[in-house]
Amino acid sequence: MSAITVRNVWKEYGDLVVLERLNLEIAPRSFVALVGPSGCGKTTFLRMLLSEDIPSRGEILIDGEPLAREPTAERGVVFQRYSVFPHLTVLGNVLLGLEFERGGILARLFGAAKAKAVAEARALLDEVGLIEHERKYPAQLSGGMQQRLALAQALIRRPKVLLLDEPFGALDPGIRGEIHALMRRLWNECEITVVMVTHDLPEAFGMATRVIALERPREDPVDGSRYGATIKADIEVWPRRIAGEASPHKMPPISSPAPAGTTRPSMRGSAGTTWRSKRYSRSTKP
Ligand SMILES: Nc1ncnc2c1ncn2[C@@H]1O[C@H](COP(=O)(O)OP(=O)(O)OP(=O)(O)O)[C@@H](O)[C@H]1O
Repeated sequence: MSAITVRNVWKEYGDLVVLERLNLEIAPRSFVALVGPSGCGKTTFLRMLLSEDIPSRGEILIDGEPLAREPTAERGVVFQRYSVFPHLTVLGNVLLGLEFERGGILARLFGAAKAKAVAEARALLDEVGLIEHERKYPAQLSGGMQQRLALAQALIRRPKVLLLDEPFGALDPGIRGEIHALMRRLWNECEITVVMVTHDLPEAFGMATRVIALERPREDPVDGSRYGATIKADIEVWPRRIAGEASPHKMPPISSPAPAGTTRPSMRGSAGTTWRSKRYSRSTKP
């Protein structure tokens, strides 16, 4: 759970101004959806939040502290595709996150540490409905299952901030409905602040606490790269959604339900789950 402060951030690549004058306060446990036309800098903004890129001007703080220069465990990320490693099994993909966290990039876990990590990873796989597929490789999973795996891989390191770059954009509508429900549940149960880029307005308004639209406020007819995008609209979704509290209204599914006759694995963990830490335990069952 974390507050994000963005102060007068600009991003330029050579002569191209992508973003300008971004000022933003994101409260802990918010779920912010970032929308805007293609090329307006949504992914660039996310990459700066991840420290994969740095602002040309201005600063970004998490809990009042400047961002670390490198991506760190406190910030998890899921992309539209290719977030998981194809040569590792489902369990291996989730375990990798823990190995990175506990032993550094070349580390392997052994003995009791390994057994503990496996138990933790399996509990999380149970949470996201993939425990029966733990030995499979990503290529053997559907798109929705791969994105559930990507979420598990991001969450195993217990990030404070979860960054999502069109994570559900490539999924069929029925599958999207399911993963939206999972994502809502994870946001409610884990103490995370979420920033999600999406092109899909119903998804933005159906999931987020706040929708922020980026757009270029001015266009130079001669030089299209002269002005960057900035915050054009900042909308608090109403009725208010508060993480960890029962929603005042039952949200309808954002996408259409699964076609009749199809079955999907349950999203709820079936076994007694040990994955949630104390920090993650303030949960409200939906
Ligand atoms: N490393 C880079 N070097 C130069 N230009 C870049 C770089 N990264 C992004 N850009 C440019 O920055 C602009 C914004 O790109 P970005 O991917 O952030 O947009 P976006 O809003 O996420 O687009 P989309 O919705 O299509 O994914 C684009 O014009 C892109 O070409």
